[in-house]
Amino acid sequence: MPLLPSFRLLLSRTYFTSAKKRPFQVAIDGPAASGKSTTAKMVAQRLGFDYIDTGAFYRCVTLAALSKGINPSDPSNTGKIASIAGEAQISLETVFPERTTSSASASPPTTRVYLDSIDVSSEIRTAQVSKHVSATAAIGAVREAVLHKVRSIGANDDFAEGAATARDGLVMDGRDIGTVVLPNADLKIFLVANSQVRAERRLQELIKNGADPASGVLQVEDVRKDLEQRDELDRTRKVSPLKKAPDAVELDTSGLTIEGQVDIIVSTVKGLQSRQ
Ligand SMILES: Nc1ncnc2c1ncn2[C@@H]1O[C@H](COP(=O)(O)OP(=O)(O)O)[C@@H](O)[C@H]1O
Ligand SMILES: Nc1ccn([C@@H]2O[C@H](COP(=O)(O)OP(=O)(O)O)[C@@H](O)[C@H]2O)c(=O)n1
Repeated sequence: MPLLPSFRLLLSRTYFTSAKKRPFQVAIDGPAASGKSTTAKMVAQRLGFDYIDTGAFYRCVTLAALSKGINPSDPSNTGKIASIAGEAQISLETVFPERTTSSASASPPTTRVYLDSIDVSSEIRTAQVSKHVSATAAIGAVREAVLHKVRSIGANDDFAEGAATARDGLVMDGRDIGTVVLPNADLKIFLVANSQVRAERRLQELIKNGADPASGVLQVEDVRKDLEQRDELDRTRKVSPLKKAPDAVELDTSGLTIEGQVDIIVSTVKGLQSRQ
């Protein structure tokens, strides 16, 4: 897959190398269902990097609140949700079934998500959690708690020394990775796709994961509205809103295959690494 002009421009820039070599960081941000986590995991697999899904943290806090009968969308519950975020023990485990350097598809990596040692990988993807997660993520104290947790598992500029991350690099996806979490990332990607395409892809994913399309609830229009509402909340919140970092490169996946978008990012990382 030939590189898009914006990626060629990125590779043509001159980079000044710092004396200290830390693992390579790739930040992937973008709106809901633009392909971030699928792409990030496969890029990590191809490059032997670690992967951290930051959305899973906000989803876990939302699930923990809902399971206690606390509605994250009710502003009077802000303090309670912040306490839940502080106390929640969240961990991620990504299994890379077959580390490969070729673009031929291996089985995709899978991420298991644990909340207080319980596997909640499916529960955090329900429509109920999706409906309230943006309200949870708009609370400043929740964002601080999540930032603290992701930093403690290796997402910081010093993570070469003594941190959990042992691989050659890190791919992290979310909404504020390039702007707040990894502001010095070596490569920042802002992944987009038009909302109809995103809704169709997310609908297929929900059906594949067991949602019943005949139930009448799951119409592509409803999924599209849900994604657009969440994007609007994420873009307009005061703390760490969803936005493209000035030094991020936009990649539109609407007309790409998954392999195609992964190839573009992997080639770009390799190009940048060869200049370091
Ligand atoms: N280029 C693509 N073509 C077809 N499906 C895609 C493409 N990119 C991503 N997908 C699918 O779209 C859905 C949403 O992608 P996902 O990675 O979960 O997005 P995000 O992490 O941004 O919410 C997934 O089912 C994924 O497999
Ligand atoms: N870095 C991040 C990651 C997610 N989030 C929030 O968490 C929600 C769920 O993120 P996600 O990545 O799991 O969502 P999808 O794009 O997969 O649907 C987003 O809609 C944001 O409200 C955030 O605010 N900051």
